[in-house]
Amino acid sequence: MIDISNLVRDLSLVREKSPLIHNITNYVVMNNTANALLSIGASPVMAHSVDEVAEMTSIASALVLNIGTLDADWVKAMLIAGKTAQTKKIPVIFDPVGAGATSYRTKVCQQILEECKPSIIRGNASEIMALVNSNVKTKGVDSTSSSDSALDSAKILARETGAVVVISGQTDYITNGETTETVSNGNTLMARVTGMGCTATAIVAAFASINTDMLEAATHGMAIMGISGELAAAKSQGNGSMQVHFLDELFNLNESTLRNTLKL
Ligand SMILES: Nc1ncnc2c1ncn2[C@@H]1O[C@H](COP(=O)(O)OP(=O)(O)O)[C@@H](O)[C@H]1O
Ligand SMILES: Cc1ncsc1CCOP(=O)(O)O
Ligand SMILES: [Mg+2]
Repeated sequence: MIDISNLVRDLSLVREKSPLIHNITNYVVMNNTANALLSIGASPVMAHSVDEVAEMTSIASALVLNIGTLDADWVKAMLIAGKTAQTKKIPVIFDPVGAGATSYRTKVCQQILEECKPSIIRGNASEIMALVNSNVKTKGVDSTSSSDSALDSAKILARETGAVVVISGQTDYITNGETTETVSNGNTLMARVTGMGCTATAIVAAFASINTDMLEAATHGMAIMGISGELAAAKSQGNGSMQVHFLDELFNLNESTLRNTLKL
């Protein structure tokens, strides 16, 4: 269960330290993700060339690996960056976008799990189930199942990999295989904005960069997402204004908003 004082403390720490978050992420969401990290007080950099990823990861406080628009060169870059992160002892946060939609994605996910040893894996229900069972086929990048239905898979994945696993959805589940936290904030409009899941992964990375307890860090990241999304949806007419309101809510979060809005 989240101790709300720790959530407030970690938000302040992100704002104070402004950690550099190295993102190897997809073309669709680069801008949203960078802006969300800036809103929370972190410092984003997007870099995916094999010629520079090792150097970039070396100066970062967390690494995001997101396979949304992967190709062979990007995969090489992700593996180099992931190994550098292990050497430098910074957390790797993995987003298996579209796992289960194609056999290529599923294969690359297994390679990243084995070679990059992510500290946290954040996906929607379909993606988390596909990582555990290669027979699970997903439609694309959006989930076709509820987060509740992926909880058993998430626990298995956490035990197999040693990572904290986050399933996003109506209820967010965050598990290390033994202990499971939940966050019930959020709004259905969030799933209608592309890149919200990728943003969740990056925000989780910002919290993992300043808190060595990965279960707590991932829970804090998902709580901040859900609270900002819920407040933004209340002011939005559709998914266009939602994007702008979401960034503003992230930017303006304060202790009383967190205390009044958090639902576990
Ligand atoms: N039905 C819902 N109700 C409340 N929040 C939701 C809902 N669906 C998604 N979210 C929130 O939207 C964000 C993105 O999650 P999700 O849509 O599952 O990721 P993805 O974009 O990777 O499929 C998360 O913070 C999640 O909590
Ligand atoms: C639509 C799309 N296609 C490839 S990556 C991507 C973005 C997916 O982002 P999210 O999973 O956060 O909605
Ligand atoms: Mg996603």
